[in-house]
Amino acid sequence: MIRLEGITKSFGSLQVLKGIDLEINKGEIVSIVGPSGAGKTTLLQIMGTLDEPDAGTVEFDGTVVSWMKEKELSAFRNKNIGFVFQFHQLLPEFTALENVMIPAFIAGVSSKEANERALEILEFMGLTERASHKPNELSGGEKQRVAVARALINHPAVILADEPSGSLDTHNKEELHQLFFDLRERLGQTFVIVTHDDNLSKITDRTVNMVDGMIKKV
Ligand SMILES: Nc1ncnc2c1ncn2[C@@H]1O[C@H](COP(=O)(O)OP(=O)(O)OP(=O)(O)O)[C@@H](O)[C@H]1O
Repeated sequence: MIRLEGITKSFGSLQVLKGIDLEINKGEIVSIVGPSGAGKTTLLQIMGTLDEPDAGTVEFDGTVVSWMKEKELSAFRNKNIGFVFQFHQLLPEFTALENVMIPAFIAGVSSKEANERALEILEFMGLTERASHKPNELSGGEKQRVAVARALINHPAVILADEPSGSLDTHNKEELHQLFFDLRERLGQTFVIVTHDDNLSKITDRTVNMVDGMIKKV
């Protein structure tokens, strides 16, 4: 479903990615692990079309995204890729429900449908009672689950998560990890997750090991 071929990327004289070939299949939960500075976040950003490679191609279901113009690309990204970051990045002045609805608005979905979709996802996550709360009225675990709900609202082909449980305690970590598997079970959702958490990488379908800008063959 996602195919990266020959991806290289440098920042100034520092070559961060040195020729990455990687395929992600539909419904897979893949973890990306490796030491700090190995290039994991850079790779995820390129996979998510938030950054451009110096060379190589990123393909989603046969569509090469590097050929798209910026406007077309942001519409494609909004529709096809959900993002979850270490710090939830919810907008503080909006409620949980509104935060979840925002990407649907951007995609041109009617407010009625956006509202229905958001309520349904929040219900699935056991967050109905929290829908009208603002981020500062939610626990860390709840905020991350709202961030996952927001990532899901446009039924993306893939969710890319960068250290999604990095700021959570053990209990909330486990709950969030379980949620990824529940969403795969229920929706066939595909996930690519950068993580330093061995407990998570142990249970994912596949672990991509990055070392010094390359994928380590095991
Ligand atoms: N925009 C940028 N400009 C310059 N250097 C950058 C930029 N983004 C990343 N780097 C450098 O690229 C290297 C790889 O960074 P990256 O964030 O991809 O690593 P990582 O494997 O995700 O690390 P961590 O596990 O610490 O998050 C690092 O040396 C980093 O300092």
